Amino acid sequence: MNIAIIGATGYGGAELLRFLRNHPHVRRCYLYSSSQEGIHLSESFAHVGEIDDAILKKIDVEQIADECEVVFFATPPGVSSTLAPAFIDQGAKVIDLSGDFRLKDGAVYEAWYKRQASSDHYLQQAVYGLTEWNKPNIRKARLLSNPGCYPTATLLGLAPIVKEQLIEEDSIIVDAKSGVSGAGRKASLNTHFSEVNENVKIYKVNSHQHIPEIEQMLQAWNERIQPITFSTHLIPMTRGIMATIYAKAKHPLSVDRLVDLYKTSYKDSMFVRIRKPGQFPSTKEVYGSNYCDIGVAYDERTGRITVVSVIDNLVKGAAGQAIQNLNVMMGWNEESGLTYMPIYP
Ligand SMILES: NC(=O)C1=CN([C@@H]2O[C@H](COP(=O)(O)OP(=O)(O)OC[C@H]3O[C@@H](n4cnc5c(N)ncnc54)[C@H](OP(=O)(O)O)[C@@H]3O)[C@@H](O)[C@H]2O)C=CC1
Ligand SMILES: CC(=O)N[C@@H](CCC(=O)OP(=O)(O)O)C(=O)O
Repeated sequence: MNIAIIGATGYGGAELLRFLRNHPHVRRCYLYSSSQEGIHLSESFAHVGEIDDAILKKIDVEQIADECEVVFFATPPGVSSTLAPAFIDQGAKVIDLSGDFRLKDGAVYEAWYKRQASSDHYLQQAVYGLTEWNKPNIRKARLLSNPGCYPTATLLGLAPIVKEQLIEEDSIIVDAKSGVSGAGRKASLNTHFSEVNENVKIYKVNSHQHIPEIEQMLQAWNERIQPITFSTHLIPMTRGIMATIYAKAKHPLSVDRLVDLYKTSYKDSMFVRIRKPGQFPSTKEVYGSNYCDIGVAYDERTGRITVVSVIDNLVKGAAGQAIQNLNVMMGWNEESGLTYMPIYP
């Protein structure tokens, strides 16, 4: 099959290309740019110079829909909401890495993203691609909305205890940290070297656009879940997210019982790995791979559960999960093209 990548000159687009070039069912990746048409991708990423079919093409909806069965968007918010409907209407499948189709209520999108939402018609048909928990719908999707990086780590970490109704519904606190590639390739004041190096910064306090995305899914699993407290920090590394999650247990528990629950919940999920009692994952253990690694603890003194969930923001948090979703949508082996071991150290 032929694939289109719109936004190929960005970090998410480059990761899509890295995996899709080695995907057994992908014949060719066509690459598109809104600002560099006719130029070889090596002008953006010199390390891909040996790929001779990597000339960036102009975004022409008719031509792309003719040539490609699936169109990936790795573009900033506001792009896919404008362009994706035309692809859907022409029969192509769309996988969107941006936040444009994640929130079902357009008014909520406008409040948190401060920009115009897509039309309700497309918001309602978009399928949320948290692969491990939505496969029946993903199989039928024509417009697949890939989850945000923080929501992926947070929701995979919370799913078992929320679904099993083990926690007080108003007690969820998420303390999350991200590497700088999460902010994309474009230079900005907040992400240049001397702002980030040897520094830890909290940002978007109580106003992060991923808060409604996380709450939407948690409330779909358990309608009694109350608004969460969710904080994001920028830390001096390139890739990786760690979400440290706290919630109060409704009844006394043990760490063994929690580990059993998580292992059972993810027994058929090849990309989610659960640590033994007393062990916790670190971001290097998933670097460059599509894994989400999770460790859990229970504090008998406070009655609180701690869940530590790590991913590579560009892989399981973006391009990797998008390809996992492609595999499910096409009925292929879920691991196709994604069997990279983490790079450690
Ligand atoms: N970085 C991450 O860890 C994650 C990112 N995401 C989301 O994925 C999307 C891509 O992120 P990322 O790759 O990091 O971003 P980058 O800033 O690295 O790349 C975005 C690319 O989009 C293209 N673009 C910009 N404006 C337009 C436009 N008007 N029309 C078409 N293309 C445009 C640009 O390429 P050109 O100028 O060549 O067109 C650019 O290279 C974003 O929505 C982001 O929020 C989601 C999860 C994780
Ligand atoms: C480190 C960093 O800045 N991360 C970005 C993640 C952005 C992102 O992925 O945005 P959408 O998922 O909403 O498209 C942020 O916190 O906004």
